[in-house]
Amino acid sequence: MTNQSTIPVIVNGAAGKMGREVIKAVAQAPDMILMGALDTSPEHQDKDAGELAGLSEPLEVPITNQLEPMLGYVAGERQMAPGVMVDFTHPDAVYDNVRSAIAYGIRPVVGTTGLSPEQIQDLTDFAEKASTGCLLIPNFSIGMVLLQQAAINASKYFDHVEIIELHHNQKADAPSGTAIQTAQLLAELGKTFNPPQVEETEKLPGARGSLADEGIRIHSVRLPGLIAHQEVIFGAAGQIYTLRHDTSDRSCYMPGVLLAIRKVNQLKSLVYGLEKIL
Ligand SMILES: NC(=O)C1=CN([C@@H]2O[C@H](COP(=O)(O)OP(=O)(O)OC[C@H]3O[C@@H](n4cnc5c(N)ncnc54)[C@H](OP(=O)(O)O)[C@@H]3O)[C@@H](O)[C@H]2O)C=CC1
Ligand SMILES: O=C(O)C1=N[C@H](C(=O)O)C[C@H](O)C1
Repeated sequence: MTNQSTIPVIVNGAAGKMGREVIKAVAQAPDMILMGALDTSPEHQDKDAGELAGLSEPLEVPITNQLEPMLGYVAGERQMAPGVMVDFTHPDAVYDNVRSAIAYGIRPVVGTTGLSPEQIQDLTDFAEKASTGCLLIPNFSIGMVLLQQAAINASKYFDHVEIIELHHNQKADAPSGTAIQTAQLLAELGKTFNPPQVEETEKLPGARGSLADEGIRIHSVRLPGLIAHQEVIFGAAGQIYTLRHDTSDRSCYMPGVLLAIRKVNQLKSLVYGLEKIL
């Protein structure tokens, strides 16, 4: 049974690791209905999104690669709440996907990482002009928000910090969106970290990681067997303070994804980060 408060959801990247989890979560949410499942992978076209996600019953929603017709179809739905597109695709695709969704009045909830600062600014301006809510969330897990809050607190007292992020080796972008956001959150405190102690020489390029905002270094590890992990390591004379978050199952992101789907319809502009909607 659908009504004016039912949220029609499109999942973009529906055949991927995250897309399948989102399909399961949306199918079980009483206030949502899966109306579209998009994916460009040729081997998954026309397959039932529910069966692909491992549900026991089909959802009667076939996977398609036709983004614009799907956006038009959901935008034309008048008996329900405004439509939401959840995007877990690829860094090369997400910018165009989000622009298209906003152009159709469909609210994007974006988990895909790898957008450049210029692309984020452009999407911010576009959403503002269209007066359309959009959520860019580099990490949907509550544990990561708590880690970041602890890191912000610690960085008031420590001047030296480095970030190590560790992910599965299918990940396209480095450093992770979460590590970049974590560095940004620390940099917003207005201090420069890691004042140089000696003149350093990198004997192999990249040995000291990438230099993010305000002197913070990020190191990226990619290995099979990992899912998603991050350490923020603070150092001072005689002590090390380490914060670590480990993902053991992608279901950890689903409460955040469902919250974002519910919240995005209340917004009129782009909001970046799960902590802003908790
Ligand atoms: N914000 C968060 O909390 C999280 C974010 N992520 C991010 O989400 C993104 C996806 O991750 P993950 O699910 O692991 O990746 P996967 O590679 O498992 O899934 C991505 C899927 O999207 C498909 N795809 C690629 N391009 C397009 C396109 N233009 N339109 C529609 N579908 C497309 C891929 O097809 P094909 O394989 O054929 O290319 C694939 O099926 C990454 O950027 C990752 O960093 C991941 C976990 C948590
Ligand atoms: O690719 C992933 O897996 C993840 N990507 C996001 C990121 O780049 O931060 C979030 C999480 O780390 C998992």
